[in-house]
This record gives sequence, C-alpha cells and structure tokens, in this order.
Amino acid sequence: MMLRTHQTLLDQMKISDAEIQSRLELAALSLSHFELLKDVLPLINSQVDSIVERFYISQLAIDEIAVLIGDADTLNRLKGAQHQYILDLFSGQYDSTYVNNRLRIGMVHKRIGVEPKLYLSAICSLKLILFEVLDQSMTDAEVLRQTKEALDKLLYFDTTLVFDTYISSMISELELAKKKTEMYANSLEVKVSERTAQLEELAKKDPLTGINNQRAMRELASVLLASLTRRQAPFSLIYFDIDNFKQINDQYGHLKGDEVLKVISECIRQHIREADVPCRYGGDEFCIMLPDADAQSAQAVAERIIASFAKIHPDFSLSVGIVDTGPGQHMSLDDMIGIADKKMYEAKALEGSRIIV
Ligand SMILES: Nc1nc2c(ncn2[C@@H]2O[C@H](COP(=O)(O)OP(=O)(O)OP(=O)(O)O)[C@@H](O)[C@H]2O)c(=O)[nH]1
Repeated sequence: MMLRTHQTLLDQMKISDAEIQSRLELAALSLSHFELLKDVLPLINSQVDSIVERFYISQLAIDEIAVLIGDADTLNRLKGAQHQYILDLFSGQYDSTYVNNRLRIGMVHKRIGVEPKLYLSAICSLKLILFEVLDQSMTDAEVLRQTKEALDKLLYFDTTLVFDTYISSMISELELAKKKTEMYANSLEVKVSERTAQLEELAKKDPLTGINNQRAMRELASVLLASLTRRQAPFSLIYFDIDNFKQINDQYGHLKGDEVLKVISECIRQHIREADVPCRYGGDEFCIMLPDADAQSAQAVAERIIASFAKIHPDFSLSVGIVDTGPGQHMSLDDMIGIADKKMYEAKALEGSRIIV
C-alpha cells in the first residue's frame, strides 16, 4: 500500500476530476457563477487586507477561537492563508488544486481541534464581510444578487469538502485505534496461551522433585499402552517406596526427608531411558513406567537405582515391586499398580532393599 504521506488529500479521499465536477453540479455551481465571481476579483483584491483584518477581529472576539489560535506567529500565518483563500474564492478556477487546498484546510482544522461549529461560524462571518464589501461597491442590483448567490454556493461547496476531511480523518483515527486494540488483544492472547501452557506443564509436575505427578502418569500411561498394544510390545512397571520414611522425617526433620525424595528422583533420572516415565506416585512412593521392557530389564534398572541411592544414603533402604505385561495382551495401569504394590509389601517384609518381581 502507498504511504499516506506520498498521496495528496485528493488521492487519499479518492476525489477525482469527475467527482469535483459532480460536486460542483450538486452545489448548483456553473460557469456563469464562476464568471461572476471572477469579475469582482479586482474589487476584492483592492480590499483584501482590510477584509482579513476585519475577519480576524471578529474571530478573536470568540474566546474558543482565540485560545486555538494561541500566538502572534500563528495569527500571522493564518492571516496569510486567509488572504490567499479570499483571492482563490474569486479566481474563477475551482479545479483539483482549489479542492486540494480546501481539503488541506479541513485537515488542519481537524488537527488543531477546530470543531465544525467554530468552522461554520467563521465561514459565516467571512461571508457577511464579503457581502458587505460587495453591497458597498456594486451598483447593478441584479448582478450583485447573482454574485452573492454564486459566493454563497461556493462557500457551501467548500464547506462540504472541509467536513469530508473531518469525517475521513476521524475514520482514520478510529481505524488506527481499532488496529491498536486488535494488536493488544492478539498480544494478550499469545501471553494467555503461553501462560496456560506453562500452567498445564506445572500441573503435571511434582513440585518437590520436578518429575511427573500421578495425574500426568495416568495420562501418559493410556497413550503408552495404546501404542504398545498396537506394536505388540512388552511393558513394565517399577513401584517402590522408602522404608520407614516416617521415621526419617521424625528423626532428621522434614527437610532431610525432602532431600531424600529429591535424591531418589535424581537416581531414577540417571538410570532410566528416554522413553521411560518416572513419577512420584505420592508421599514416599515412586513409579516408573518402562515401555518395551520386560520384568528382567526392569529389575536391572531397579537394581541400578538402589545401588546409586545406597551410595548417597547407605542407611536407608527401598522396597521394590515389579510387574510386567504384554507383549500380546496388556493389563490396565491400575491392575499393574495393584500387583506391584503387593510385591512391594512382600519386599518390605524381607527388610533391606529388596526387589520382588
Ligand atoms: N519430608 C517429606 N515427607 C513426606 C512428604 N510426603 C509425605 N511425607 C511423609 O512420608 C511419610 C510416609 O509414611 P508412611 O506412609 O507411614 O511410610 P513409611 O514411614 O515409609 O513406612 P513404610 O512404608 O511401612 O516403610 C509420612 O510421614 C508423610 O508425612 C514430603 O513431600 N516430604
């Protein structure tokens, strides 16, 4: 898209020569009106300075306008522009250059905050001053009447152009505001979905050890079991807890208990494969799901975990139950946990770190 600043207002507002023609017709302005206005150009030209002075005396008497004009430099610039506008009104040339200048005036008024009511009041006082000048100097009553009518129509024509720029500029502002709001809404959406993903991730993790909690394990188990059944592959579950953990807590304190739980999850991490799923099942109970592993390979993994845990905490022991299923039919996760739990209690009865398969 072409930059706005590279387009004239005529282009921006899509006002073609045909559109100008149609607008002149709507204002009932014709060549004869143009001629009438042009005929009084010498008269107006001779008095333009005093017309401008009178116009600004009337304008500055209105507080709202005086505030908007603000300072002497601005007033002088405005006087220069008004001087030119008055001469343009009587130029007899109401073409694209004329129209573009009117649109620009509208844009400037909108930008500095001149409301339509103030613009209309200004145009009205300019018209009265010009009418007075014509009244005082023109002798032919009929020509005077027609010239005033032409001027009136032309001022209406100009006013529609100025108002169109007001409206178009307001629409642009609205569109910009809408775009900003949409961008903000999009950025919020991205933030919310990022945060939701983070929260979902957190909801699956045990906060102490950082491994999966039971909920996440159950979700993963259903996916795993479906794929293992399809592939006719074996599946094992290691289930264990820390012996006399309550006593560890009681004797050394809760923090020490926490540290032991963290050491265990670290030992698990070190000895499992990428595809295995470790989980803190609850309290001092842990679970590891091992896809594509039979009980024998699961036992080897459990032995390695026990050995590395014993290196750090030789005085504590783990009781382990292992169950496997498949490769043909697979048990449900709950059935596996039920069996592994029983095995774990059998192991506990034997005392010391024991594994029952
Ligand atoms: N430090 C700590 N302790 C926990 C946490 N979660 C559970 N516990 C404690 O773990 C202990 C588990 O005790 P029990 O279920 O009696 O198990 P146990 O003492 O290991 O007894 P056995 O299983 O028969 O060997 C309880 O005292 C719980 O308070 C935790 O996050 N941190």
